[in-house]
Amino acid sequence: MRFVHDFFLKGRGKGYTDNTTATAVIKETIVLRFQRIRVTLSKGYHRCDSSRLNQSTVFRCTLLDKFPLFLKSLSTQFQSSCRGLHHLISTNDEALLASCRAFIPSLTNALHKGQAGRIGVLGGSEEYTGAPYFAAISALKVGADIAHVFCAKPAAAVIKTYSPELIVHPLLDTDNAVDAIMEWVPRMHSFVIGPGLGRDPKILNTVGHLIERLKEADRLFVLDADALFLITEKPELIKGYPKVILTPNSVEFARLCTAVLGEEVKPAPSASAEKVRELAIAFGHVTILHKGATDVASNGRLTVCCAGGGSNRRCGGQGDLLAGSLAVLFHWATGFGDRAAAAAPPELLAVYAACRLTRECARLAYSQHGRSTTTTDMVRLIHQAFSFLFGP
Ligand SMILES: NC(=O)C1=CN([C@@H]2O[C@H](COP(=O)(O)OP(=O)(O)OC[C@H]3O[C@@H](n4cnc5c(N)ncnc54)[C@H](OP(=O)(O)O)[C@@H]3O)[C@@H](O)[C@H]2O)[C@@H](O)CC1
Ligand SMILES: Nc1ncnc2c1ncn2[C@@H]1O[C@H](COP(=O)(O)OP(=O)(O)OP(=O)(O)O)[C@@H](O)[C@H]1O
Repeated sequence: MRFVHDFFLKGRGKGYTDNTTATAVIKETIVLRFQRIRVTLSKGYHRCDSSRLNQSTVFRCTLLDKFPLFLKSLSTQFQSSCRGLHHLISTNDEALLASCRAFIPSLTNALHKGQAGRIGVLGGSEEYTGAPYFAAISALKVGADIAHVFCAKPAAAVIKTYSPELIVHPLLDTDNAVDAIMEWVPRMHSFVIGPGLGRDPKILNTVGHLIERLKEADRLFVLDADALFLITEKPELIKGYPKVILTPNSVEFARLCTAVLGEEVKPAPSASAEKVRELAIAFGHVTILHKGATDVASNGRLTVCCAGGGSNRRCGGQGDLLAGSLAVLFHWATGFGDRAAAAAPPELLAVYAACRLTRECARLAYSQHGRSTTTTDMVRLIHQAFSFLFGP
């Protein structure tokens, strides 16, 4: 099977003062290093529409075949040998979508209950019961078989009344919460931690211990909302862990930048791709998704932008829908499909698929409900959006 990958390479700094020289230098470097890869560099771009990339020259390239090999080779050594050429930004929606479709498991009668995904949501407090519900129900609607919610006691009965599909454990505020929740962990494929968690120090302390234990158990997890508040206090909890994805909104992203980069970053609807990448590197190549008008995700080596669909309605809960969907897609992207042929590593493909899905739900819901759109309307449209993007 042959893939054509369009992507953007960003060159910056000395030696790249004009496009012709820069193009020649980049082309020569890549071709010398990767002789078996055919690279065609087309004309230089000063701007990329989907994100703020205008700080330096961006080149549009087309790479035929062997893209994963190329990606793998983007080591520090390669980057330094290319001097300013160090930032790979993929914007080829078709290649990314094709790779996402490839990891979605087919529904056959060979599967037994649970194999398509057992997802755990850690969140839910007396104040916030909607957020964990949106995350868990979205995981089921995307295609997980089982969703468990581990919440504080006052939230449990409320969440159960929203849906009989959810398995709800009133454990988070108990004294033996860590051990009691860890008993369920071997059965789970991935977790979302944070929606509706609140900021009670005792609960955040429990969640900190759980994160440590989930890492020991080598689990996949997504950190959102109040779990990101915990990470601003204790960034070392997840530094260098490859199986976590952070999904900050612009305010949460700014807080993380202050905590980890020591920089004040003004919250903005569209992130600087460079800043997302910088933060991902500072976390030890952890994957970070900055949600916004354009969703921008990076693991420090590759940055992916998602700008299609969406709506101008900013009702609460859309991030919860995204986080719940992402937990399932993360499990699928790491467990199914042919990784060698994929256009990006599994964590970035999962993020891209979750962003596309959320934005398509928002677009569809807004076209039907306009200003009245709520996250419940979006959840109802997950199937339609999913089928449109990824097939049945
Ligand atoms: N139905 C439910 O149960 C739901 C529960 N939820 C749960 O609520 C909990 C707290 O989450 P949170 O995001 O409201 O709190 P936090 O980060 O302190 O923000 C505080 C202030 O920051 C600002 N601000 C926020 N976002 C911004 C943006 N993108 N761009 C710009 N500004 C932005 C804004 O400031 P303001 O506009 O008021 O000046 C906001 O008031 C958490 O557990 C979450 O999961 C939600 O999931 C929704 C559905
Ligand atoms: N300014 C914007 N313009 C268009 N779409 C946006 C904008 N901001 C966010 N979105 C969309 O909403 C999704 C969720 O982002 P949002 O910033 O609402 O998350 P959140 O604040 O964590 O959500 P929640 O209300 O669940 O806590 C994004 O992935 C994106 O699709």
